[in-house]
Amino acid sequence: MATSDVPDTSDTNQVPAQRDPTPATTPAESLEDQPSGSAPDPEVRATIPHDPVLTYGKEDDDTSSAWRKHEKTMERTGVRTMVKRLPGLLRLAWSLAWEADRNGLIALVTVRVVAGLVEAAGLLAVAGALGGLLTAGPTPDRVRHALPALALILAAGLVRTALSLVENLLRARFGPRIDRVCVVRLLDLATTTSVMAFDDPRFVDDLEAAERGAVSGRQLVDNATTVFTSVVRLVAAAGVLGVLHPLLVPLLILSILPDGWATARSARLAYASWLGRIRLVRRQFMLRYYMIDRDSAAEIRSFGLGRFLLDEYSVIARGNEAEALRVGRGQARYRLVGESVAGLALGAVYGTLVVLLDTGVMPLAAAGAAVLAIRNGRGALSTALTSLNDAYENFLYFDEYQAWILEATRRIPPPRSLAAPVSPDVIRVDGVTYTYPHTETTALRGVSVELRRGQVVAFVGANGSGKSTLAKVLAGLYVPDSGTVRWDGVDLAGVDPDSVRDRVGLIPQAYTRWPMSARLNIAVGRVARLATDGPDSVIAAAAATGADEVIDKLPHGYDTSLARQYNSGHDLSGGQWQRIACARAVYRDAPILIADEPSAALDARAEQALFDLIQSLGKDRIVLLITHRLASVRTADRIYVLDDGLVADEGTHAELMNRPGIYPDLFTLQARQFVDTIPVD
Ligand SMILES: Nc1ncnc2c1ncn2[C@@H]1O[C@H](COP(=O)(O)OP(=O)(O)OP(=O)(O)O)[C@@H](O)[C@H]1O
Repeated sequence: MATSDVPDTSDTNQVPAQRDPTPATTPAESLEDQPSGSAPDPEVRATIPHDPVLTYGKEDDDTSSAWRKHEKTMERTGVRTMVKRLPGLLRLAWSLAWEADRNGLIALVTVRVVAGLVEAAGLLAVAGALGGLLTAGPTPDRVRHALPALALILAAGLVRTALSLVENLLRARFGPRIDRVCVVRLLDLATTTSVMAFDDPRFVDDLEAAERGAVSGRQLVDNATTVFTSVVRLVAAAGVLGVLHPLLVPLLILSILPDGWATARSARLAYASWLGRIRLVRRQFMLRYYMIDRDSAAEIRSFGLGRFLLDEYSVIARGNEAEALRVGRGQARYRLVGESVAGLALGAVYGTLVVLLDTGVMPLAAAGAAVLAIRNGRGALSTALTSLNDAYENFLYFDEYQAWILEATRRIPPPRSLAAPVSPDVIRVDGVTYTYPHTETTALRGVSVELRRGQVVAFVGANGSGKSTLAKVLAGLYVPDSGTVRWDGVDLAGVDPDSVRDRVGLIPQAYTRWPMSARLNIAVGRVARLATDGPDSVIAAAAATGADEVIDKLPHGYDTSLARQYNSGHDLSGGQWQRIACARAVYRDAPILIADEPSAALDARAEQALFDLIQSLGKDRIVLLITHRLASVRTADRIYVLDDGLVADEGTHAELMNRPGIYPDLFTLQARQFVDTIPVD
């Protein structure tokens, strides 16, 4: 499995904890905690020191390097930058929530504003009740006097409880909706943007980050709405204090600033730590993934790799533990300073209250309500600051998502009104060059080939000579850097890309083993046919490629699940899967068939049957066959020999064998392997 298949969990929400620990632990230390019964192999440790370059390879000094991504992001987390980007953050959260569920958003904002007003009313009622209770006179009279205010306090409490229930319900409805909106947008683009984008490692890397960012949208909205609620509560508390005595408002704000400072510093410390160790976190997840992956299980055991991988994992994990401790200590220091200063400030607030009471400026009842308002206000501001920090952090991830969305949108091939010829007679490729993104070597260097309907054309040549690349160019999947691809004289550069793909049936070298039913694994060739032609339409395609023999032996036939990783799923052998991949292309029933190494895993009989099928399909189609089995291309109508991105030779088998070149050399080499071993009577 390619590295890109490893789910990137580096950006998980276990943020933030630790700083890049270029681990101080030695391999020997890291083995201390190994489970008993799996004694470390001393030889492995002796020969493989913990050396990142040796293990993971040299890194380019470039932010696109898979392990280094995000390291520069810290520049974006300065307090000034945070303040500057705040309005954008709130706008983004608002528009996201608006798109996901505008009625829900309106309801949520209303509920939160009403809750703030009710809180303010409750606080004023406290002042009223205390005023009633603290007036002179007999107790029953005072209680009677305070009764309306007490009833209001009770009612405010009940309304706030009801509102918080409604708020929770609204948030439960919001979260999944925002997730859906964000993830669906990402998946839609991931499946429609140009396939060439996936050859660009930066794009793929950014996609991983964007995936993480997609689920931050929900948290971002949640944080932003919590900030909003806290601000409403804070305004309510400040309003009440302002009514009681204007001096109390600035004092309240002063008393919460130290806490705010400590929260911001702590979050920044943790975030910096997380950014610093991101490459190690990525390696850690990669190691974990391969250690539990089904595909690597046999290799890990037969090569005795388990100990090495486990040790590598432990070294990183131990570094992370040390870093978590360092961050924890730093945060405790910030908290200590913040809370000490906040304590002093709070003392000043209460001191002022005492002075106001003492001088008779404020009655005792009002002072009681002020204490309550100060407590509520402090709680609200501290929640607002924490949520603001979380919101900013989620905003950074969401920023990655937004950036990828823009990039993927930019890479969508523009729609065109001109459709490709429905069943072309000739495909002509002229002087095509193609270079993969961010690579030095040109995969195709001025290639010209011609394919005609009713013919089977073969591409042969050494590994890496450009066969698959050329096939993708003539199928319209890759847009050449220069040169033209014409179908019946129509340049594909001006044609609707969907219409081009519609005419091509592809058996790719690396096909997908869909974890779905056997039936669907064939129907994916043209899934819309299932609806028009019915579920049994796959049977003919299966029979044509021998996939029916495989499926007939499965417990539920075509309805057997081929999701081996799940309960009751069945797996197939490599050759059995290949028959299914071939059946897909037959089911597609397209006028152009491209078979790229379609028989690599097939047994001799199945291979012969497949080449016979390809020949027969070639009678009324354009068929391109790419294979290293040269015996199978002898009957091809035309053979192109590719070498290092160029067409080195072309002709029929007989023509090519009659002149010196790569083809006769390769053919003779292969043929000799058989001839020498055939017993001679
Ligand atoms: N996704 C990619 N990104 C970058 N370079 C690539 C990519 N795919 C192929 N190449 C490079 O392009 C060149 C041509 O590759 P291509 O796959 O077309 O060769 P091929 O003739 O089909 O090889 P094989 O017989 O091994 O399948 C090679 O040098 C290869 O390294």
